[in-house]
Amino acid sequence: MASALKTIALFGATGSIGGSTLDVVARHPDRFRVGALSAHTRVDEMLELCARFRPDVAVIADPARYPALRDGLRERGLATCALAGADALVDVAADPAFDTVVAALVGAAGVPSTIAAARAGKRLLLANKESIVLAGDLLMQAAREGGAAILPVDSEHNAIFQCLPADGGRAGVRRLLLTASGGPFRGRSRDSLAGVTPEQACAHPNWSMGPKISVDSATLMNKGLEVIEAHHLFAVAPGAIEVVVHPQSIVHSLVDYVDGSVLAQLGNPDMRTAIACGLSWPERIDAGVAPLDLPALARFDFTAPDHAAFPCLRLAWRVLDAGGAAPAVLNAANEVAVSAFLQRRIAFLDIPALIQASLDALPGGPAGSLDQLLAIDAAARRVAASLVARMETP
Ligand SMILES: NC(=O)C1=CN([C@@H]2O[C@H](COP(=O)(O)OP(=O)(O)OC[C@H]3O[C@@H](n4cnc5c(N)ncnc54)[C@H](OP(=O)(O)O)[C@@H]3O)[C@@H](O)[C@H]2O)C=CC1
Ligand SMILES: CC(=O)[C@@H](O)[C@H](O)COP(=O)(O)O
Ligand SMILES: [Mn+2]
Repeated sequence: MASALKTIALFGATGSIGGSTLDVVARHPDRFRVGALSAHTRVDEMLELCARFRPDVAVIADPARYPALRDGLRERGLATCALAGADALVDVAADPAFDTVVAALVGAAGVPSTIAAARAGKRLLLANKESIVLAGDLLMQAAREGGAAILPVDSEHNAIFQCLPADGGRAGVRRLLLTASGGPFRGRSRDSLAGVTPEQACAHPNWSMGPKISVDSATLMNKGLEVIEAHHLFAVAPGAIEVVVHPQSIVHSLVDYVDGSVLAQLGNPDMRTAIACGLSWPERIDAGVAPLDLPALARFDFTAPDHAAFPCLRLAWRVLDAGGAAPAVLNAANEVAVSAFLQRRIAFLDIPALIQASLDALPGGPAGSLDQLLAIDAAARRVAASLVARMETP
């Protein structure tokens, strides 16, 4: 017998994780109902999703696009209520009408709604890794106090979640091993990366993802963000988290135990597995993902990361050692740098240089409240923007 119907608020519905979530949800109408959807700019796609899933609420984060959403819903004869702006995301995240929140929007814009969902005690499927990098301690505290269950959607963290002791403790855990594909530039020297284009950086070998995380994978900053994410999610010391390059992206991550046992979660590189796990845990549901064909895969490779070519990865431990708001500075500088690279204003190798220069200029400071963190986020964006202006070629 299926569990009680879950009503889902999905933030970032027009994105890559949003699409995969709706694919899983649509397979199980007896288990899930779409209660709310959000997008930032893509009103036409949002209207199509509203026509298909009939949510109670649709939020467009960019307030300038509210009239187009409201009028489009009306023209289609849909009863969905249109809302706009960042505050509406927070209201929906906290609304008891929605028991499950999928945080699948990109960037620090996800912080307030993610924390609101945690405070409100929701089942919180966390894809938006920037929010836990920026405000990890506050987010975990909000989840504890609010009674929320955070289900990691990031594939590595979902794998570790599945491999850790079932009682929620850490008895016998020696290390977490995060796998990294190495991205589209795996094996390349640092110098050979000087002229790579956004198109090349976004051409991930195994995963189909949005542009920001694709560039993060290419610089290995994605893995650095994931080290910080793992530290907060699983309460494991930074020194007990390691990264290993695994180009096939089949072993999604591993947990090393003191007796020498290493538990891994494997699967095809398809985010519907992690999303289905997060939606239904501790039950298992069909995600539409093909069974793993091990003989066809033939081999798995593992190598150490190349820190000289990809210096972003080491910055994760640097900011965790620094503590306080240093991870927020790292995240903000990275968001500004990736956006400038995608706009062809700076070169690929400027991304790590810009992040390091931002960290040198703004070491961090206290991270006691969300207001403090958001102020540091804003200050770091100003520093990074001025560095972009200095670096960009006319
Ligand atoms: N894609 C993947 O496989 C994985 C993604 N993640 C993480 O999940 C998150 C989403 O990634 P992905 O789906 O690839 O990203 P996409 O770029 O594909 O989608 C981003 C979504 O966020 C919305 N959005 C963008 N900016 C804002 C904003 N300022 N306020 C509100 N909403 C906004 C977009 O709206 P619109 O399109 O309307 O502009 C879109 O719906 C990221 O944090 C990423 O790191 C983690 C693991 C794997
Ligand atoms: C699917 C997912 O979780 C991504 O974060 C993925 O891990 C990116 O691949 P990289 O290992 O190349 O960063
Ligand atoms: Mn990942």
